[in-house]
Amino acid sequence: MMAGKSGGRKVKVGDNSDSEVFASCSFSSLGLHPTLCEQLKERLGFEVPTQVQAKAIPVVLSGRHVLVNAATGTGKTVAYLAPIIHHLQNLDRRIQRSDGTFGVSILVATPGRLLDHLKNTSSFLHSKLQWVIFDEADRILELGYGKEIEDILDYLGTRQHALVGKGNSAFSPEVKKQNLLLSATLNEKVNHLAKISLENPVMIGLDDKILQTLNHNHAVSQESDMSGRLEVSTCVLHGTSDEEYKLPVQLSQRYMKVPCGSRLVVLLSILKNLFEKEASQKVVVFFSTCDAVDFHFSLFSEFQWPPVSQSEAEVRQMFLRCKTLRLHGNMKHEDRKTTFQTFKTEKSALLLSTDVSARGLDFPKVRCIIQYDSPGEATEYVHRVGRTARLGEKGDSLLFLQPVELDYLKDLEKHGVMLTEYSLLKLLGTVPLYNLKHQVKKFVSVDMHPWLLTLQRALESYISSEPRMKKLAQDAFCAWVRAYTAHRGELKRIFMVKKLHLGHIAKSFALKDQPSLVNKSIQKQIKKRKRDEKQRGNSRKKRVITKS
Ligand SMILES: Nc1ncnc2c1ncn2[C@@H]1O[C@H](COP(=O)(O)OP(=O)(O)OP(=O)(O)O)[C@@H](O)[C@H]1O
Repeated sequence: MMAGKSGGRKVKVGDNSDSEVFASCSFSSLGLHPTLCEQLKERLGFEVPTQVQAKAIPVVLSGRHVLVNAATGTGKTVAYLAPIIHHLQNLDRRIQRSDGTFGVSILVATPGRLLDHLKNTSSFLHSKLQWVIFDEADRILELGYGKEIEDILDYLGTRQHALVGKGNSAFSPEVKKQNLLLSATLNEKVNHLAKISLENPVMIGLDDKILQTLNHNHAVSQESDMSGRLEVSTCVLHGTSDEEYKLPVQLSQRYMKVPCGSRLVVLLSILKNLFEKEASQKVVVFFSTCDAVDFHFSLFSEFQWPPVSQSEAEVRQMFLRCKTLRLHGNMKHEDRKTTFQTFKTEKSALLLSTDVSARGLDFPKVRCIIQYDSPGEATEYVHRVGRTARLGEKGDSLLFLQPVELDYLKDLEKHGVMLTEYSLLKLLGTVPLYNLKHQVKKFVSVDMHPWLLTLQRALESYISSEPRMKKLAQDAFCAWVRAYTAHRGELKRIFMVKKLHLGHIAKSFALKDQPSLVNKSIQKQIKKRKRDEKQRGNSRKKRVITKS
């Protein structure tokens, strides 16, 4: 749950964006042990706490249950980890094996694995467990771990109704337990988890709007103190259906309306333009499937320009002249680690990734996030864009939408996420790359733009001449269609594969022809078999009737 967090970076304190993120106090004024403050400064380069740390650390130190709702990249990890390390350092007696989890001071676990150990590992002693932290709480619940979480709370004796005696026998009432819940997004499921796991929590980071709603809907006693913390009883959490998504204020969010068949050429043009305008920068592009990442990675790493050299003097070069990396769940652990480290330390690179990078991963200085394939749930959108504009830095995000998908913007708006349009024609009008300006003025349709047509033709002939690339493109095409049909609930209405032209999708993988969809052919086979069986059945019936 805390995987992928990096060490900090030296940050200059004092300019405008910093004042949004950093507090004006010191770590030691929050009550942390001087040695720990020194370590934060010397080892991690943390000079002062962030706002969320300044608010959360004293409350976590006090032992109260806490719900933290703060934007991505605001330092939530240290907000809970520093006070816990402070307490662990202050333990005055040497920890014995028999103390159980204090042998393992901090255990990082996924819900399924933890529950398995709680049920089956007799040597896993947890009666002295003091803190339970749900980082990325919304994600845990979205992944369908709600039942496991409830069981875990029961086993650990930290579920609210369990505290009055229903808990597991391992529960030791003399150990005061503290539960902490952190999330960049707040929704019904998180509210439910808060209700069952937090006792009279201190809520940090809920903005005025949601607190007003809470107050309006529920007559509850509320207490506000000098540091802006508010105490709200858990019944309030249960009552709200508002979803509160926290996004960094300095993040610029735009979308681009791109016709399906032009998606690939537009993406390549944007990337080329970005890296030629500013050679040193980091960009992440999100795709919906591992196959799509593999295909685009190979293409971007190998495709050259001009496609054919007209003269000996004309040297072909890589179309994209930036370091390109890929990251997805089907890669070997070692390869993923290498990519992670490389992208973290490089000053300039392009990372192509699935949602494996969308949460929790902390890459410094990412300038731009491009969501080439739409994210699905609005929470996923928030976490993807949260990989940029971290810790008060500037960041841009661009969401690709096909004209038939524009209703997705309304879905985002429902969660208070507003995007402005970035006009594709305007972009194409300003790109200085292609020596086609005189022709461009005559064209108004994106599909007929001479640069896009030229690039599309070049890509298609490259793919058709390279069997390995063609196979990657076909696999990516099939996986893309499968992923598109997997959208759930409301989103199914927006992302309907029926509304799309499969030939145009093929074009977006630089395929001249639409590959046959395995599923489709299987479905056809099934239909045919049923038809045949029905016909056979009918003719048997007929025979029986004739005989009788
Ligand atoms: N006080 C601080 N001073 C300087 N850097 C800090 C400080 N606190 C945290 N950081 C750094 O800020 C970055 C973001 O922190 P962190 O990953 O904890 O944010 P987060 O709110 O948990 O983000 P997400 O919700 O995306 O997981 C990390 O690189 C971290 O090392």
